[in-house]
Amino acid sequence: TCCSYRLRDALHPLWQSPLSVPGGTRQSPIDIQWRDSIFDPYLRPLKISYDPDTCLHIWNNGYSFLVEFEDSADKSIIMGGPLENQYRLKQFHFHWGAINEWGSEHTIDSRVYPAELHLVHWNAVKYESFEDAVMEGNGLAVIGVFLKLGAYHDGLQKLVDALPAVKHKDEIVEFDSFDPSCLLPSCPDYWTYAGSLTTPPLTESVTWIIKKKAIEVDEDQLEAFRMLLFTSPGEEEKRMVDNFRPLQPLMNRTVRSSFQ
Ligand SMILES: Oc1ccc(S)c(O)c1
Ligand SMILES: [Zn+2]
Repeated sequence: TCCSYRLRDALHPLWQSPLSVPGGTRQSPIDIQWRDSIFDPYLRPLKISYDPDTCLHIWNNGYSFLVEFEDSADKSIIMGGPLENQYRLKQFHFHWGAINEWGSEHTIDSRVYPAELHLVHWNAVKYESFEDAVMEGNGLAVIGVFLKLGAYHDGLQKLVDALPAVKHKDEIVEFDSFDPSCLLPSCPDYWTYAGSLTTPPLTESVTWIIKKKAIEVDEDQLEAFRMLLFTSPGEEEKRMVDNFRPLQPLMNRTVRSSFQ
């Protein structure tokens, strides 16, 4: 509905800084206009290989909840697709809304989803660490997956069951043997474009790979995200909701599709 778009354009409480980085030419998220995306026959299938034993912990960083992975070796990696190198999985996290009418960061022809998953990988061929890679134009590759309201998602439930343990900012809990490929849709189709982190430092270092198909989760699973808090224990409670960044200008960019 129109009000949810106006809301998205307001200076969101989470981003006290300007909505767009001054001088930024490749900011994220963007609205992907399906008809303007260009099929690129040279885009290869994305190759994904995650090792569940690299899963370390879940923690609430005050923006979202992150599941972090051990990334000292090429155990959980992606390659192919638009990528020239192999990228290592560092963490995944989500962005979501207070209600099901909004929550995703990217939109497809202005369609908003209730939530969006980001699987964050760094270019371990060219750089020594995630911290180095996050400053480089080809440093990161993030797979974006839309969540839509529908059937219960069996793979997500292990994550949902752990959330009460990280209700407050800076809480962390061990989380082992989780394979995030269970959160990916089976359809291989994706869009890809050059963009940025959507949380500070907003660096323009991300090759975005946005999956065309959403995964389905049920209402209780989305509500579990909304019981998290931005705040630390003892502080006045602020529910962790609407942790998405408003849409950014496409500027001089083309979105390519892996499908016709
Ligand atoms: O490392 C990252 C942090 C946050 C976000 S939104 C990313 O896409 C990558
Ligand atoms: Zn993100």
